[in-house]
Amino acid sequence: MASPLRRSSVEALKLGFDGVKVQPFSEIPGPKFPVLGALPTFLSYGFRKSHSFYKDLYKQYGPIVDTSILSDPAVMVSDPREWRKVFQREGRYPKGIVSDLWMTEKVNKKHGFPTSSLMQEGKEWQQGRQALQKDIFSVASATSYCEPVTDAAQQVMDGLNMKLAKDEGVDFDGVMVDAVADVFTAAVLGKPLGFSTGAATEAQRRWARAGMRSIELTATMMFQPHMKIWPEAFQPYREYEELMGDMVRTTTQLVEETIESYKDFSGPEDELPYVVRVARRGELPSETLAHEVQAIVVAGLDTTYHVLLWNMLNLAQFPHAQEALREEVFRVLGPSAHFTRDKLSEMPYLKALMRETHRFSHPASLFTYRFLDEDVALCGYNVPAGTRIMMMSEGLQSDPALVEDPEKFRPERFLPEAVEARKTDPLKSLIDHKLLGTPFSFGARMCLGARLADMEIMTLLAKFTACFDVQLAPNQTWEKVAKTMAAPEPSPKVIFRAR
Ligand code: HEM
Repeated sequence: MASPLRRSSVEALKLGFDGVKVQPFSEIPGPKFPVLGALPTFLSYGFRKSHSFYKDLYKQYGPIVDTSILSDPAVMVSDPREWRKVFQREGRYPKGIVSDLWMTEKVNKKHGFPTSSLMQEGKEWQQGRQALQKDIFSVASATSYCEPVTDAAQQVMDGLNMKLAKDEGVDFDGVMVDAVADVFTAAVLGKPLGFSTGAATEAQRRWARAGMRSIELTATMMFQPHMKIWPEAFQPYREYEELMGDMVRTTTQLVEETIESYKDFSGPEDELPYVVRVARRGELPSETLAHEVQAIVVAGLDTTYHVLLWNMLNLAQFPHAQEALREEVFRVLGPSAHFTRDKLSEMPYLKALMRETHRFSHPASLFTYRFLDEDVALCGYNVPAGTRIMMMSEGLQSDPALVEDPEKFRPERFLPEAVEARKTDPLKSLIDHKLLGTPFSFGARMCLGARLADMEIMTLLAKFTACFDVQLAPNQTWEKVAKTMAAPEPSPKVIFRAR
C-alpha cells in the first residue's frame, strides 16, 4: 500500500489514514537538520512567530510533521480523526502541558508553596481534579454561575459607559482585560471586584495582571527549554518568581475573605461562588485551597481574555458580522441582552461567530499535546511512546482544499445549514469534526473551566453588541504574535460608541 507521503496531502486527508501501511517514525517529513532537528527552522521564526512556524509546516509537509528538537522527539498532527486515537490512549493519568511546568515546581519548592493538584500528574492530579471539577465542569454546574456572570457583565457595560460619558480615553485591550477579570471573579469569588468600574483596589489589579502575565512567562519558558539549566540567569524566570510570591498573598486573602463572607449563608448551594462550594465540600485540605484557586486564576483569566479579544476584534473589523449578531441578540434575548444558556440553541449566529473566530484567528493553539505510554500509528506513521504529540489545527483550518476562501471571515460557514450541506463531502466536512470545534482540548485533562469560559464570553459578546457599536479605528495594522496564546501586536485601537 502506498505511503501517505506519496499521495498528496489533500488526497491523504480525503481518504483518511485507517488501513494505510504504517511507516517508521524516521520517515515522517519535516525540517530535519542533523542533531538539531527542527530547531534551526524554529529559531528562524522565533517563539513570537511560532504560530506561523506551525502553520507553514502544515503547508509544506502536510498533516503530520516531525518537529523533534535535539533529542526530544515531537510530531505535529493536524487531522482531528487522528487526535481521537491519541485521546483514546491517554490512559487514566494523561500527560500533557503540565509535564513542561518545571518553573512552577521550582518556585514552589524554593518558597515552600504547595503545588496545586491541577499542576501535577498521576494520582495527585486525579484526586484534586475530581474534587475541583464537581462545581464547575459540567454544563449544569457552569450554568449555575450564569446570574452572577450576567450581573457582572452589566457592570462592565456600565463602567464603559461611564468612561465614555466622561470622555476618558478607552483602551480596547484594557476594557477586555477588565471585563474578563470581572466576570471571572463574579463566578469564582461571588462578586466582580470592579476592574471595569474602578472599584478594584491596586493590589487586586496587580493580582489579576500577575495571573495573566505569569502564564505568558510560563509559555515563554516552556518553549525555551535551555532556560531550565540555570533559570535565575533569565529575566522571565526572575519575573515569574516575583509574581508568584505576590499572587499567593493576594489569592490567600481573597479566598479567606470570600469564605468568611458566606459563613452564615444557608441559601441554595447554586447561589454560592465556586470557592465556597469547593471549601464546603471539604474534599481538599483547606490549607491548599488558595493554591488550587491560584492555578485556576492563572489558567482561566488570560486564556478567556485572548478568546474574547479576538471575537471582539472580529466584530469590530467585520461590520456585517456585528450587525448579524446584534439582530440575533435583540431578537432572542431582548433589549436587556441577558444571555442564558437555554437560549443558546436559538442563537446559531453567536455559536457560528465564535467557531469562525476559532478558525480564522485561532487564539489558542499551543496547549494541546500529549505524551503517550505506548506507540501509536498516526497519519500512517509509527509514533513511539514518549513522543510529544502536538495537536494543532491552525494550518488545516486555513487550507483552501477544505475551506472556501479561508482568508475571509465568514461566520455563516458554520451556520447549521452550511454544515449540513457539506456533510457528505469527506474533505470539506473535516472542518466540522467535533475535536476541531473548540479551543479547550479533550479527554480527562480537558480544560476544567471550558463551559464557564464559553458562558463568560457569550455573555460579554451579547452585552457588548447590544450596548455599543464597536469599530476598528482607521489604519490599524497588527501582527499575530505568540504570547500565551496568539495576540495582536500592537494592540489595535477600537472605538466604542454607546447605542
Ligand atoms: C477561552 C478560555 C480558555 C481556553 C482556550 C482554555 C484552554 C485550555 C487548554 C487547551 C487546556 C489544556 C488541556 C489539555 O492539556 O488537554 C486547559 C487546561 C486547564 N484549564 Fe482552561 N482554558 C480556558 C479557560 C479556563 C477557565 C475559565 C478556567 C477556570 C475557571 C480554566 C482552567 C483550566 C485548568 C485548571 C486546566 C488544567 C486542567 C487539568 O490539567 O486537569 N481554563 N485549558
